[in-house]
Amino acid sequence: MALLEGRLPVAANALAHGHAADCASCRTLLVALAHSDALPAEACAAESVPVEHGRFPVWAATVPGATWKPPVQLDEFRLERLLGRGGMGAVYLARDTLVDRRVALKLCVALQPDAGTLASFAMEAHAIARIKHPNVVTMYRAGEIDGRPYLVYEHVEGKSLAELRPPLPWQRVLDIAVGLSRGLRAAHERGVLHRDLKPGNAILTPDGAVKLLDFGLATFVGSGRSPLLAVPGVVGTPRYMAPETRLGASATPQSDFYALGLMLFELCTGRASFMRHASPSAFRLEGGAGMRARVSELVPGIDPGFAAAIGCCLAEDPAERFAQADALCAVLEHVARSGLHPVASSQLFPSQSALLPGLGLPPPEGGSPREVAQAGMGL
Ligand SMILES: Nc1ncnc2c1ncn2[C@@H]1O[C@H](COP(=O)(O)OP(=O)(O)OP(=O)(O)O)[C@@H](O)[C@H]1O
Repeated sequence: MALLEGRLPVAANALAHGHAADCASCRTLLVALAHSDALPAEACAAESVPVEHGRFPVWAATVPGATWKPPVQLDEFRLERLLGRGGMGAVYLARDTLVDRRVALKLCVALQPDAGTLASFAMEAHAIARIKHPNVVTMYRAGEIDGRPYLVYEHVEGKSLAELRPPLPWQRVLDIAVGLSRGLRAAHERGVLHRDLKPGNAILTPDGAVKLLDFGLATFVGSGRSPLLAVPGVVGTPRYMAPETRLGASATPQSDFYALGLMLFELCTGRASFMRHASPSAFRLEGGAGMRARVSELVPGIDPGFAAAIGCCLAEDPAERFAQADALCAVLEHVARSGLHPVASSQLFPSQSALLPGLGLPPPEGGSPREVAQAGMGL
């Protein structure tokens, strides 16, 4: 637990991870523990450490003390304060002195950046540069200082979803879900898989918009373009990885949907979605239909179409999840539009929302989660 909670001394920490990198059973144990609902999300160190099968590719950058200190003035950017440290580097609030605006500057702070870290920065820049969408953070430019890459982003005011205190009213989560799915659709349409969707990688702005961030583990698919710069192997944050990717399968749009479904489940219910069993190796996920029923049970009055969409994202078999982000968006937008529970006036609490009947969507019984979520919508 000390390891997962980041309480081990640096040397012991590095030793433990060095061992886990080569030991499949310890890795499995760590992943299972990271999924334990006994661990609050913010206390889970493994959450912020991208894991690659067989090794922890960016570990050196996460060891406290082993980092390079950037100058206060970096090209035209003046660093104001550290916003946070992630697996790939550090993110600073900075001012672009040329145009006098705030930016978020993500900088590689490894003492000796390795090829994997450099490739990840390059990949992030290539991925994000392709996507222009209000629900995805905008990158202004990429640069380099002392052989270390940096990326300059719009500074998004607000709170990350990890800072919210779930459970939230389901109407509010639906609003967030629509934004996230639109951002994800924009990424997938450009052939970009996010591969690290989690509450810490989405920011909710004061006006209620949500933006996806941190494409540091992104990769390209289905675009006819070779994934030249992709991080090889299985990567992601254990807690939000789909069952098949944890077992070694490549990431797909469906593994992104799984992570999104998990975020929505947690926001609606305030609970981790994993069932606890006697031994860590016996941890298992509930399937899509089970999750749909569980969401409905835990969130009284939730729109059945919304519960079905979350269940569909969380189906254990990726073939049972949404086929494309377009379909997921269409379902969520339909539910949000259905009129009796406008998302704009979404400050209702679940107990009040039980008064609002669902509209136009089929009952949750019958059919696969995907069929239930998509039925009646011409999808
Ligand atoms: N464009 C941005 N605007 C505002 N805050 C940002 C922006 N980009 C990142 N941040 C914040 O900076 C912090 C660090 O972000 P970063 O993505 O590097 O790390 P992380 O999400 O904490 O870790 P990980 O690498 O595991 O995803 C987070 O608190 C994040 O919310």
